[in-house]
Amino acid sequence: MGTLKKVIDFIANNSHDANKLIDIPAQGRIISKKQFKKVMFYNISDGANTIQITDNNGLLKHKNLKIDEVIKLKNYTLPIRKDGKSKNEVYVNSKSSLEVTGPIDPEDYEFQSKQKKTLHYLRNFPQYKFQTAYLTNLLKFRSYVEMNILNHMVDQGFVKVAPPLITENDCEDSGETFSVLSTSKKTFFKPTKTQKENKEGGQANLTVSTQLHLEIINRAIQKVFTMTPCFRAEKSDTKRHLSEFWMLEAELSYVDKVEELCDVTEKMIRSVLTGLLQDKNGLKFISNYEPFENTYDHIDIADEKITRQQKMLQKWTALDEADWVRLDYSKAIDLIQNQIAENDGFFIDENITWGDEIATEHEKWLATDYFKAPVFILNYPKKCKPFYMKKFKDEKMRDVVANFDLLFPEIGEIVGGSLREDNYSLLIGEMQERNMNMAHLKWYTDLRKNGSVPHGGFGLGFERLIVHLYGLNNIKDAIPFYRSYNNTLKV
Ligand SMILES: NC(=O)C[C@H](N)C(=O)O
Repeated sequence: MGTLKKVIDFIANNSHDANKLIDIPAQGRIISKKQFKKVMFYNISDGANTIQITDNNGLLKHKNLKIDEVIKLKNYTLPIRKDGKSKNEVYVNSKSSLEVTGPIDPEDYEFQSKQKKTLHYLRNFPQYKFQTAYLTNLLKFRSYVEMNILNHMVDQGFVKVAPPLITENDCEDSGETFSVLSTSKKTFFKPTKTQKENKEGGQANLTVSTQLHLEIINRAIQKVFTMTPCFRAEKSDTKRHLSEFWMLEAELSYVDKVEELCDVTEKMIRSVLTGLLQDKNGLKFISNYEPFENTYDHIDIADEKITRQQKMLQKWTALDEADWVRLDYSKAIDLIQNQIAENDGFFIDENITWGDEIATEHEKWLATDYFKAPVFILNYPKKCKPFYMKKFKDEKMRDVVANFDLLFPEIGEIVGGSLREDNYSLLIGEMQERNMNMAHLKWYTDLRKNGSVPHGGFGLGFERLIVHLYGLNNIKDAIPFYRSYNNTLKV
């Protein structure tokens, strides 16, 4: 497994004799080559380690080795260093054998021909795109953040559980589900009693949120969470939407204030920032080379006084040092309305009144420009939010819910959460008002009928967090293989 580690260990642990042929095979992908008049350098990587192959005598020239080919070199020598320090470098000599174990067909392989690969270009080559350091670093960064956040939740006493991805419900009741059929096109699951009565098959969906199932388990385990893919058939091809995304969802019982959920959420995201700032391990995955979205987006990095690592460090520090704001929905509407009154033409959408959704441009303005910090917006009007949120009357006797949306600078909403309606008749009343299919969710309303527990939870859109922390421009890059509306499934 991984030949280059063996070569590197050998270099580090052995005294070097310039003539000794080393027969430990060095196999890896050519990630760069440099040609000078008399000498050629090839850097090869096995995905974990990199070594340099130096050819002082033009011995490999006739092989016409190409970037991205996989080669295996044997019987090389090691350079003698006067300073006694070893470098991960091997020398080719006349007795070396070189095999191209993974050749490239130049007729078929467009990928390496481009010098400057834009992100847009890379997305068109999902089968090869991880051969760029930027995208592999991004994958490692994502993995680092994921592990930190999962560990934090476990440290806080949450139990990670595995809710189903195939489900009958549409948690958000927005009709944006993907349905699951067997390839024979027949429904696969046996219809439930109500499905039979309604002459329906055993329809199933891919989950839009695992929340409702977490609520079952949460009656028995006080703090539960999960992180799973969720699927939404929302017709939005934007820089912040995916049809398949990962969501970290948590549910806590015996909670009766939405602020407690905000506390848990804030602590969770802050723990990631603390990790990033303290151990600096995440920083090593920030590439200083940053490909652009499109060539016409080109910003000359040389003009910028700071490196990308410094830039990200500043961003994380600012987030960490900021006081995260908590603001009532009504106050947020007042602020947006004031901004509209004072700056004609500032927003595209200039009509917003109490009761409306807060548009993404308004969310971004609040967090990025007005507060310059993450903002929790609390207590939205009932009609903006799903059926399961706990209702109450505000001071003007309007119907609101005990919920929050956490808005982050630049991206807008990244977390949504609420207390859940735990009163049976209020929940039923709400579902009736919305003309929901009650029979399908009997199991859910049963939880309120028999031994109801006050509880609440939240869901974090993981890719949105990555977009923000890595400084990405488009959520399509925050997941290895994106699925989004109106895009082809290339791989
Ligand atoms: N678990 C959650 O609270 C997330 C919520 N169901 C949503 O999809 O926004």
